[in-house]
Amino acid sequence: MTFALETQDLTIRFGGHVAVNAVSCGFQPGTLTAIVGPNGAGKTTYFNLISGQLPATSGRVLLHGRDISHASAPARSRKGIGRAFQLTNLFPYLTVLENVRLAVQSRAHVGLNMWSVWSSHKDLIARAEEVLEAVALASKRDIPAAALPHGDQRKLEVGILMALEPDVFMFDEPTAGMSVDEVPVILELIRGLKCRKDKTILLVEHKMDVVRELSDRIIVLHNGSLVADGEPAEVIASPIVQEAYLGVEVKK
Ligand SMILES: Nc1ncnc2c1ncn2[C@@H]1O[C@H](COP(=O)(O)OP(=O)(O)OP(=O)(O)O)[C@@H](O)[C@H]1O
Repeated sequence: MTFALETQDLTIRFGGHVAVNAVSCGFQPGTLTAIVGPNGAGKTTYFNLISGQLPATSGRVLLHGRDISHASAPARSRKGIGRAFQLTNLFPYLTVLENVRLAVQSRAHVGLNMWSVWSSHKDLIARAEEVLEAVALASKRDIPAAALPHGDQRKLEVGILMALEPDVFMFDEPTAGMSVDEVPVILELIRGLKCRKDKTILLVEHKMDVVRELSDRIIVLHNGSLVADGEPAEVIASPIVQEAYLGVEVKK
C-alpha cells in the first residue's frame, strides 16, 4: 500500500538520548491522525523529522512513496508537506491580506513572472480574501500581522497554510494560546480539511476533547517509541493515555 506519508524506522539520537526511536507509521489521505503522548515523548521531534527541521539519525520519510529523507525543509514544503509553525511563518510587517496573498501566489507558482503576476493579481487577492473569510480574519485584512492579538496570529498562520494547499497538513497544538471563543474557528477549518478527503492531516494536541472530536486515529509516543496506534476510543481507554492525560495511576 502506498501511503500519502510514511515513516520507516525513523530515529533521532541527541548524544545518548533517543528522542524518536524507530517509528514506523503510514498515514492515509482523508484521515486525521492525532499524535499524543506525555511531555518529552518525542511528538514535536517526530514532526521536525517529517518536515525536515531535523535530520534523522536513521530511517526514512516517504511522501507518496518517494524517499524525501534527504530533502531540505523548504524542499519538503514545496513537495507538499505543510506545517503550521508557531508564528514563524508570518511576515510581521505585512498586512494580514498580504501575508495570505503571498502564500496564494507561492502556491500558484507565479512569483517570478511579472506578466502572470499582473494578469492574475485579482484572482490571487480574491483567493486570499476567501481564505481570510474562512479563518474569520476578513475584517482585519489591512492590519499588520505583528499588530494582531496572539489568537488571530494563530488563525492567520492556519490561513497561510490553507492558502499553500499542501497534501499533508501538520498542526502542532493549533489552538494553543487561543481564547475559548476562537477555538471553534480553527476546529471548523480542520474539520473542513478532513471533509475534502484528499488531505492527510497530522495533529499534535494535548487537549483530549479536541483529539476525541477530530481524530480518526490516534498514535501514542512514549519515550520516543510508538506504543499504541488505533481507533480513538480504544486508544483513549488505554492505560498509557489514561495515565498521561487523565492522571489515572496505572500499575506497571
Ligand atoms: N535539539 C535537541 N537537543 C537535545 N535534546 C532534544 C532536542 N530536541 C528535543 N530533545 C529532547 O527530545 C525529547 C523529546 O522532545 P519533544 O519536544 O519532541 O517532546 P514532545 O513530546 O513534543 O513534548 P511536549 O509535549 O512537552 O511538547 C525530550 O527529552 C527533549 O528534551
